Amino acid sequence: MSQRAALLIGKLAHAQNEWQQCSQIASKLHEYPDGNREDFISKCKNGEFDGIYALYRSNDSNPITGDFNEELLSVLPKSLKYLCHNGAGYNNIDVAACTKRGISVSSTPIAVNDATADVAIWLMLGALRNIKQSYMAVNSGNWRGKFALGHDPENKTLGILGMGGIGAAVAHRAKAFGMKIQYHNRHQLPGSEENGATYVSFDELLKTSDVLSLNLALNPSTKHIIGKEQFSAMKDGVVIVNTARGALIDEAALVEALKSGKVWTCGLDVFEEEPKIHPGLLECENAVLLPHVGTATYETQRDMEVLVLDNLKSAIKSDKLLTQVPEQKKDKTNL
Ligand SMILES: O=CC(=O)O
Repeated sequence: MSQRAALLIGKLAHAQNEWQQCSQIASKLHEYPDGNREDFISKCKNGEFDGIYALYRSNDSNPITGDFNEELLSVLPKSLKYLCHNGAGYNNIDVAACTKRGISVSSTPIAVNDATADVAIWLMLGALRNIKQSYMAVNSGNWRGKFALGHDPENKTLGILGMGGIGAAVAHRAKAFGMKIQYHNRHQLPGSEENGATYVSFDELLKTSDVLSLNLALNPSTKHIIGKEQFSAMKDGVVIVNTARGALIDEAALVEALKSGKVWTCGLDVFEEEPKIHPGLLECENAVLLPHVGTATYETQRDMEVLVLDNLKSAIKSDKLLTQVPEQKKDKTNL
């Protein structure tokens, strides 16, 4: 095997053995478990990582290096050809700049679908049933507190914005609750992949959904895709669920819509400026909030780490990524 070294940025919680096995195919294994952007950049400039062909990074290691933007890409060793990312979302990687620099990028779709969809359903049911009020009341010794009735999911229309892997897993689960499913993507899916969901325009989705679930990627064109104007187009009393990325929604506009009653309630796992949460959401007595834990199960975390390492091994061995990001593939995503 030619000189093809690998670099692990951050730590692995579940797949240490699989990483060590990479030494059978990589010429050398480098590790950068902790540090900061300045230090990482200086090590790159000093040639410490010269010869690396593929690297492992993650949303969790992003605080160590900061975003993989043009600045960082310009100091990475010229030998680097593959960036194997742990995370379904990769808005902290400038994919266009990677493409220009000849670096192929992979992410972890599929592995995240079920766990994230479980959380979306949990948030939806929690929001529909006013769970926050009951939960807070009983845990503070006030039994039901200021009790209010909730809503059944049955016969409600669930609108899915972004029918990719996670959106489809949400739809599959929601059907079991008797919901009608409609969705919007930039392009309609082939009938065989719709599984009974109805394709509607973006405007129709906003106008006719009782619950709106966001399941699309964050990029410059989807930032604040839901804001003041979109909230005003929605049904009165709509429920918003977001397990994708906080910045898809203009959070200040959401708080206004909650205050006015336009949005009845919401279930959010993601926020615009994590870990900061808009005070208006914390004050909202029926907004169900989670601290970005969509994929936080042993099984899913392990599957994600293993998938990243499978990509890395495949890149080193045969110059192929298993789950390359859609922007770099010919058959681009329609989300
Ligand atoms: O948010 C989680 C992920 O991007 O995998």
